[in-house]
Amino acid sequence: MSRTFIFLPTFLITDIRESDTGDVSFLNSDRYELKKLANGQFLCPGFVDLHTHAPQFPNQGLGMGLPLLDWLDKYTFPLEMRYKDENFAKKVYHDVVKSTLKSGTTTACYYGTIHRQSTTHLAKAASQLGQRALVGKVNMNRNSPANLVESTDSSLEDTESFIKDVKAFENPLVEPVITPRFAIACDTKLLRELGDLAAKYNLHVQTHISENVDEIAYTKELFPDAESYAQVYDSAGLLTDKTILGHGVHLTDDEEKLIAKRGSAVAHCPNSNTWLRSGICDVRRLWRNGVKIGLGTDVGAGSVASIIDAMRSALATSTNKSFFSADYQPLTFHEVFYLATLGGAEALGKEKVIGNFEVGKDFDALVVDVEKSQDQTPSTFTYEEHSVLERVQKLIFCGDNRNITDVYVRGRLVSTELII
Ligand SMILES: O=c1[nH]c(=O)c2nc[nH]c2[nH]1
Ligand SMILES: [Zn+2]
Repeated sequence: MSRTFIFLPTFLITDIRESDTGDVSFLNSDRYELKKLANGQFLCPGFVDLHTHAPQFPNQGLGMGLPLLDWLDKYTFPLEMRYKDENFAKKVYHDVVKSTLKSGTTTACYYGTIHRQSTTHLAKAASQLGQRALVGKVNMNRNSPANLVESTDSSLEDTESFIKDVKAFENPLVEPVITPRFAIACDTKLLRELGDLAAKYNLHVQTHISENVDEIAYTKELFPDAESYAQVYDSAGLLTDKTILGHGVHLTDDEEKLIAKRGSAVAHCPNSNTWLRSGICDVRRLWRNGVKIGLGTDVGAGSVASIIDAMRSALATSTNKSFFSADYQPLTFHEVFYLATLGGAEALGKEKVIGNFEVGKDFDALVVDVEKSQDQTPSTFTYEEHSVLERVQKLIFCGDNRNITDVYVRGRLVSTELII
């Protein structure tokens, strides 16, 4: 029989036991397991990482400071070629999923590589370790190194086989996602056929948009007839209410309005935008234009796989932006917490299932501990008088993985075996 967890803060248990009417005998039945939250612990909705590259984890922290297109050539493509080797992929992907779960990511949108079988290992790792995941086999049929260029036909055939492979797991938590790398690496025919595949299987789409000024200029050269970068994807049927666009740093107002009209979302990746010197994404303008937004770590352009870091980076970059635009209001800690949880859920159209603890949603949750201990693990310094809201601030501004004690996805404790 599966057991239901009941979480109670210690003070509440004492209150119930001591009250005349408080009957807690039901807690002794086999159906329930009582978990006492220790002083300093609180329950937090699981984090949603809207954009990360599983194959790039071995490169975390390398090549920072290079602009996007040079970084791809020098660091990213040589590493991604190695995923032709399924054994290498299997090993890395298992560690990646463990590491993102340990970081509190209960839902992850992963890019794989062009390699179908290796990317299936990524989906399998998420499925086995219990993570909610969207996993994409990347499509690239031009403007990339020879070992990473597919023919249009094989790219499409492999994508359709990959979709079937992942669906065969029959795990509702793990979905295939259509993943053209970006417009530079895919020609019009491939983009259109991928738009058709997304419609045929009713799948999410993920890709990159307007991250870097040279990327945008090159895209314009490749698609001279398109009105804009966003228009390239829209003409291919790739802007839908299930599309997640990575970055969107340099979008125009018209593009943002088009994206909002289609119901697509932007994955804001502030750590990556800083280290590749791509620019500062104006989150408030995206909101004003009606675009849904969540956070992405974008490893390996992003150096840290944690959404706690993404929240902090979003706060830091928007604060920096305000130094140069007098009327710009930096994001607040409440807003980045929303982006990390319910915002991500809304971007994926999963707000009825995850994102907070409203009755009826799945229990995707973290036990967070910000109490200081003798060996300084967890990593914050907290006293009893700190309120829950103050503890949330401590998590966002000073916390890291060490503050996450337990991770639950759909009510299953998935963090017990996460010794990395
Ligand atoms: O941050 C990024 N990482 C990538 O791997 C990539 N590919 C295209 N554009 C990209 N941007
Ligand atoms: Zn990316």
